[in-house]
Amino acid sequence: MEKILDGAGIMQKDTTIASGSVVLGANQYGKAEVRLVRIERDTPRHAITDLNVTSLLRGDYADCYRTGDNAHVLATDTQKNTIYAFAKERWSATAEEFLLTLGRHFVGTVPWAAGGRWDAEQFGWERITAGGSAHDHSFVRTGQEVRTAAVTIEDGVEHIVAGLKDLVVLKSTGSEFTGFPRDKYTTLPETTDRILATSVTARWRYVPAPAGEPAPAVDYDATFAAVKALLLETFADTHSLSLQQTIFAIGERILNELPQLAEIRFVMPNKHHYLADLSPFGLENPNEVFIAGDRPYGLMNTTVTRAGQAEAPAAWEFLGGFC
Ligand SMILES: O=c1[nH]c(=O)c2[nH]c(=O)[nH]c2[nH]1
Repeated sequence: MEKILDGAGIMQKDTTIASGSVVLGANQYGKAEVRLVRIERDTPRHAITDLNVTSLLRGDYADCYRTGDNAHVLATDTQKNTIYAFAKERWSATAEEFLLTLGRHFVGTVPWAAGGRWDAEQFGWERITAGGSAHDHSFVRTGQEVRTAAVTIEDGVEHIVAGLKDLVVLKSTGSEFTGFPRDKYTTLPETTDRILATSVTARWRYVPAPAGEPAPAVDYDATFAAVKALLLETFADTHSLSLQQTIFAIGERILNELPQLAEIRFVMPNKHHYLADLSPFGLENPNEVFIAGDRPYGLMNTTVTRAGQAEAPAAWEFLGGFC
């Protein structure tokens, strides 16, 4: 259902502000991709947090779109400055908590902001080992995945969605794909031994507090580590009958082990590996030489939900790729 703004600045459903027959629908605005590196240097052993932060306000902005009146428009430049100032004044160790602080600030102090979305990518760094020990202030980027976090405040509810992307995994056997229907366009042979590879994008939503109450206190770092470990372990240990079955097994395991999560969503391409035909050269190829496919690729968008948890469409709106 479309979201429309009423005169009091509340996101309304089922009402309209029309100009002729044209209506302003869902909208948000702010500053995207504010690159922020925060060093904690209270002791000689420094810590680094490397974020790409986006701040987007939602609320009473119809006049700005319709008449050009900017009286309610907190400049995107101000939103950017607030992010940097808060990194000094109101810093939190995790992206999730820092985004909550930003969201609560904007919703609490900007009269026209009824809600919004604050999200971040987080790039990992680990200490360089030098002289046999982890260095105090020299780091090397970790390459496995990018961590993500998104806070949405809407109708008084604080939604937290954490995640990761670009986590590329492959198993060289333990994967099959058989039993699928065949029609006159089907050429794919059945296989009981293939490579299974994907680049994992996953986002998990925490069980929210009721409207008007702060999000429950959670150890976001520990949950991230647990989700990643369970994901990798289940990918490795599941004998795969399809990528879809593997994805559900991962989601089921994560929700069974982590009660603080309400649901987890995945975007996973099937990164096909085609057996190279070496017969023209008189060579056999028993699953040893593959052509790594680029495109097209299979694509699985999957939601795994804890039964009984209310859906939260606001938490997912505008998060690209998730359905
Ligand atoms: O795991 C898979 N699921 C599919 O739906 C599919 N379709 C296909 O061509 N290969 C595969 N593999």
